[in-house]
Amino acid sequence: MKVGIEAAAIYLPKIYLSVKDLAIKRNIEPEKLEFGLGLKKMAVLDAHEDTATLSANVLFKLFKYFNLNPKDISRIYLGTESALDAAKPTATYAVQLVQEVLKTNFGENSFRHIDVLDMTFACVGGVDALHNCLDFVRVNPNKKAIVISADYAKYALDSSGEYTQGAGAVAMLISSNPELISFENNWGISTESVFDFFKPRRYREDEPVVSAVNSGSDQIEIFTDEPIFDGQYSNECYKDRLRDAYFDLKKQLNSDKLYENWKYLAFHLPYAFQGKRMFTDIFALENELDNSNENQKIISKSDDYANLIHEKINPTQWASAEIGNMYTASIFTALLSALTLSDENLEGKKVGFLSYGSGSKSKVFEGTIESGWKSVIEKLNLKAELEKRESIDYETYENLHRKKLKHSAGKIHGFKLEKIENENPNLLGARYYSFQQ
Ligand SMILES: CC(=O)CC(=O)SCCNC(=O)CCNC(=O)[C@H](O)C(C)(C)COP(=O)(O)OP(=O)(O)OC[C@H]1O[C@@H](n2cnc3c(N)ncnc32)[C@H](O)[C@@H]1OP(=O)(O)O
Repeated sequence: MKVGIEAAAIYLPKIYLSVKDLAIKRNIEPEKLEFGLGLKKMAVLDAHEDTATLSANVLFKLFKYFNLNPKDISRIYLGTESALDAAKPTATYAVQLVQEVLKTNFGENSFRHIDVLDMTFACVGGVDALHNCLDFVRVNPNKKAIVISADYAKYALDSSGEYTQGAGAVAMLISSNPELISFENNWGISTESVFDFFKPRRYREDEPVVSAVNSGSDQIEIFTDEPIFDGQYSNECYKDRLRDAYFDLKKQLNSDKLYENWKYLAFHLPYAFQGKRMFTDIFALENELDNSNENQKIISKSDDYANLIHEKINPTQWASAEIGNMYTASIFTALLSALTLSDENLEGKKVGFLSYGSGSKSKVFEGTIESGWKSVIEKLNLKAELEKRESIDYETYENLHRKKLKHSAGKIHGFKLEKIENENPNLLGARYYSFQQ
């Protein structure tokens, strides 16, 4: 029996900042960001958006484009590291919002018997939700699950993470009828507790911020969505975990050069060029070359490595350059990116997935593209989703970043954050939304 992704949808914020505009403001050479890291545009979360609207919008699209019925869905798991609450899952917001809009089609409480949950492990939380739901379908082949990966990557202004920011969400229907891609049940795994990038609870009572939705009233931001991180160390951790998980999978599969079996390498992409910059290590070891840092630099400029990038990695980076870091959704967007660009017959081709979550864990696994992939890709239409967006100027971006913008910068379409309760003590912090077609 095959299990995997039957259908998928992607949702992106409707505004972006040109990375070149940001580079100029920050006195960084634009060429470094475009040709060194592969960055072109940065998706920006608008004033009316949060993780619940990203998740609800992508879930709604999945239901609409693929005519799904909530009665056929047993669980909806959300992988995110931008949760709105430490107790109430953000998935409950998303499911409730979609249920409200779909109640005319399916009746009140049509989602009542669905198991709803958030899963958090930095950027690998979406892969964890997928892993879990694949196992669930293997045990219950007649049941279906939905995995949502939704995040916004926000870093301190003028930090080395700022130009890698982004946002977006991917939703996937997991079943025993995988039209898009099926997954083998072998998982290379590597875990180690490190402090490369994390979001501890912090109190910032010295810095009141005015919320865009409760204009006029000062709020104290208690949890911040900006991580504590050490960029170069996080790259070392990424490399270490990927190497360890990759060779764990290779051992299980008893394979020769494992990556050679893969048509594409879909990495977790914190920025577009991360995969190709980090894979020199595994490439060296697979080809029995010296993997010292100096030699990896030489390998990165070799013809053999350039061919590998051209064939197996470039197509997976294209969407990331247009969006930026989507944390949990980045690895799935890498897959959608390659499939969107392809006009070959991909049925039966294998894809290698190299995921990473700070803190830290990597899961490396493989999938096989299935016969219905083209029709799923046409329905989710990534190119149209990218083209629907408008650019914003630097000042608008900075006001949004500082939470000082009291109106939406772009068009409002779908779910909209209306209010965060700040008076009723029993509901302090509760969020309320509306829907616009
Ligand atoms: C956060 C997650 O999502 C989880 C993870 O994956 S953790 C691993 C990634 N970490 C992060 O994303 C944390 C946030 N990001 C950062 O801190 C930083 O953006 C970063 C560490 C990722 C990059 O750091 P940086 O100092 O800006 O860039 P640096 O590592 O020096 O690389 C710049 C590249 O541009 C190249 N470059 C510089 N100037 C150039 C120019 N004018 N023209 C062309 N290329 C240029 C450099 O040669 C270098 O490329 P190579 O090493 O491949 O040759």
